[in-house]
Amino acid sequence: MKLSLSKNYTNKIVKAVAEFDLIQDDDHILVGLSGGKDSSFLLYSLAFLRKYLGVKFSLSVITIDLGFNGVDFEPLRDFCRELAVPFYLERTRIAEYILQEEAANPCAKCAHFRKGAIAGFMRKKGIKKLAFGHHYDDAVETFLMSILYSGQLVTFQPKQYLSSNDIFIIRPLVYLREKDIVEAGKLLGYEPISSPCPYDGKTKREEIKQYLREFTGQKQVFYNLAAAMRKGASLERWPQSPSGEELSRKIKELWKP
Ligand SMILES: Nc1ncnc2c1ncn2[C@@H]1O[C@H](COP(=O)(O)OP(=O)(O)OP(=O)(O)O)[C@@H](O)[C@H]1O
Repeated sequence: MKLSLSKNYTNKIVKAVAEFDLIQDDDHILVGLSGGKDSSFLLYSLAFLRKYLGVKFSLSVITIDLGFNGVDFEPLRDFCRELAVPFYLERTRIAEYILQEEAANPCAKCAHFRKGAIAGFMRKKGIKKLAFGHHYDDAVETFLMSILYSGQLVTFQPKQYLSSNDIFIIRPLVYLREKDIVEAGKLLGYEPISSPCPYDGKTKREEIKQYLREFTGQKQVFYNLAAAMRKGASLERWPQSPSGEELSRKIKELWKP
């Protein structure tokens, strides 16, 4: 397969790799491939960059079969073969568990078990670096979701160390907008798998995505939100909440009816 990627894409990926120190010489990077558009593009772009980056790294792919019926993984195997990247498929019963339990927060639980399955595979193989296909819109959506639903100013990091598993997660696509990845889909030469999950498209993330889409009709709003994710943006925040005890002591001192 002849790979090509325009400057618009490589500039943003290389910027993320450089700024967040994502790849070092002799890294072996395991790409988490769901078969969706984001991780498929991630794999394609890393396979392309392999030839041109000033650091040497190797690649392999892990796909976690969540256990939904009727998913054909052969196109993924073929895609990896075309890119000359080893492909591993791990079968799990995560879907059965999630659907049976009608678990609260099914997406978070699924992501947790999926990550666990990948970490187990990495331990077996002695691999220390895992790449995920999260992009700029994912980061801003996560930031907004954490403000709205958990009152915290957090989002995922472009490079994250998981001490419990002694692995790094890297997200080389963090500077790419989702629409750019959709646009690049035609390079892949195969139709990304659509998600078999019944929760797909019905999540809080999807609501936020819709909301952001309407709200960020003014392009700058998206980038302002993204700027607010930076540490330096938090200088003018209110002080931390005092403990209940401290606050009632202060109120008692102050209020003497
Ligand atoms: N079944 C899986 N097996 C391996 N890796 C996965 C799997 N599902 C997701 N991932 C990895 O985790 C990342 C985030 O997962 P999420 O479910 O949010 O996917 P997404 O943003 O819809 O991406 P995609 O379009 O690749 O499915 C993906 O980009 C991919 O790298």
